[in-house]
Amino acid sequence: MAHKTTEQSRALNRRNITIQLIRVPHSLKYLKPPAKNSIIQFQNTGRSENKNGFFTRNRNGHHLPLLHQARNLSCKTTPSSSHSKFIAFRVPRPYRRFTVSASASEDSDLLTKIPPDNRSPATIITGFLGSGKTTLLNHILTADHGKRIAVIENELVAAKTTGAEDIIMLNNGCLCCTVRGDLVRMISELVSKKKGKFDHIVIETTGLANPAPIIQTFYAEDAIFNEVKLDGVVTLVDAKHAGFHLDEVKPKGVVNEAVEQIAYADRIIVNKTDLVGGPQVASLVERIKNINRMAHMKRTEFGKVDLDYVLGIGGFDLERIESAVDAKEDDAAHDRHDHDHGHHHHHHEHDHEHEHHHDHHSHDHTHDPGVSSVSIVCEGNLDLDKANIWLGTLLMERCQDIYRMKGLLSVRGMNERFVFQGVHDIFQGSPDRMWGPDEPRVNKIVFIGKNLNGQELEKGFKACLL
Ligand SMILES: Nc1nc2c(ncn2[C@@H]2O[C@H](COP(=O)(O)OP(=O)(O)OP(=O)(O)O)[C@@H](O)[C@H]2O)c(=O)[nH]1
Repeated sequence: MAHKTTEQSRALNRRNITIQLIRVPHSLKYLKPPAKNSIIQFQNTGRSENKNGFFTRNRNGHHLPLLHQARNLSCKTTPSSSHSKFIAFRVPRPYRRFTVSASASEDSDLLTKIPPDNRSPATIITGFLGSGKTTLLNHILTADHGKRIAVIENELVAAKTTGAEDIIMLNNGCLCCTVRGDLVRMISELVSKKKGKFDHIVIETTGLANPAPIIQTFYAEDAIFNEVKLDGVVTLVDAKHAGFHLDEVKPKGVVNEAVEQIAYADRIIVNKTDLVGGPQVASLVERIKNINRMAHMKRTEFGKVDLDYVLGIGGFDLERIESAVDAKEDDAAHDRHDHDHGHHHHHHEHDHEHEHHHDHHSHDHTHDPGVSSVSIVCEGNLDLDKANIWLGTLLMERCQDIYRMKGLLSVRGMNERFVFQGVHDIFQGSPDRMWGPDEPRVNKIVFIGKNLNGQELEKGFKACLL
């Protein structure tokens, strides 16, 4: 049986918080709220080795529902322990965001505090081979912004870069797979030895890197999470050659890196526009939007962008969710606008003009046809319990396919908007600012992922509305 400490119980009783720990044996179960005003519905699969459990657990080891009424929570889904525990609680009053937990109240042992954000920001620059990553990096390093930048990059490109405070080379292969441990070690070393000597970390990946494991490193490793904050993923796209890379047919189970790099991006820089005509760029831009409608996009030559476009993005910040769910292309006419309802499902597959030399319908190869964005925009109030179950189930069943998601929700009984963001099985959510008195309570969610079924997602979501 699961335990709670006497101190915790006392603290919670004093604060009138309902708390209940329940052990759930190795089975998948939904739990009814154990007491009035409690929030509980999460379970796990009992598989300790994988990360598919769909409860969330805060960094103090307490399990939380995905949608909750406490601020300052930063949850990630974690492998279950052999004894699954659930905590249901309602926190009676809001907490300030980004405060230091040490100075917090007795509740601090229950809640996860996002570390104070004097953490060093880190930006990942990715993009296919030759797309202009180093050119952008050199632009960043030579621009007059007064920031001291530490760079982590691959050995091959290190020689090309000048002007960084520190350059650390990962020379053991592709950043995404073989050297994740190295990345952790290097960031840790950077932070422990050079803290205070740099303002921003920039990580340049190889052209063949899948950004997901790199992103996950910032959440999975406590040593990193506590010191470094992932600021954003910037993806360079080669205007001339990207089409070919996006079309490339990969063996089954092998990802198309060009598609993945676009899918995970917060900022997309369509570079080398001097080498192609306007219509070709426009068609590429459309194609990119179909993969990732959350990212902001710019067209450039030689990576020349304002620095604040690539540094200080806040792509994983909960308080900036709104701009992401309303993302639009910054420098080009855009055909998208807010809708009152409905979903938009964009497959990048075959709505563009290019020659295919393969069988679209073959299942022997992966063409990543299903990497797309789905957005749901819908007015109304959500039933908290239903929404928790829906989102939790979705994460549990589809977290491999859901690359990124962001949302802004209106929950019945909550005066604040609930915002969340996720990367595969990592989930962060928190109440945000109050809804305005006359503000329409519009829910907005964007999913980017593989094989997303827009109708199904919308149906599931709408079933949670009151
Ligand atoms: N014409 C043109 N050339 C560019 C542009 N941006 C970069 N280049 C050139 O393209 C080549 C590749 O640029 P890099 O910045 O090295 O690209 P990268 O993504 O770092 O390349 P890898 O590290 O090999 O993946 C270099 O010769 C750049 O000078 C651009 O906008 N237009």
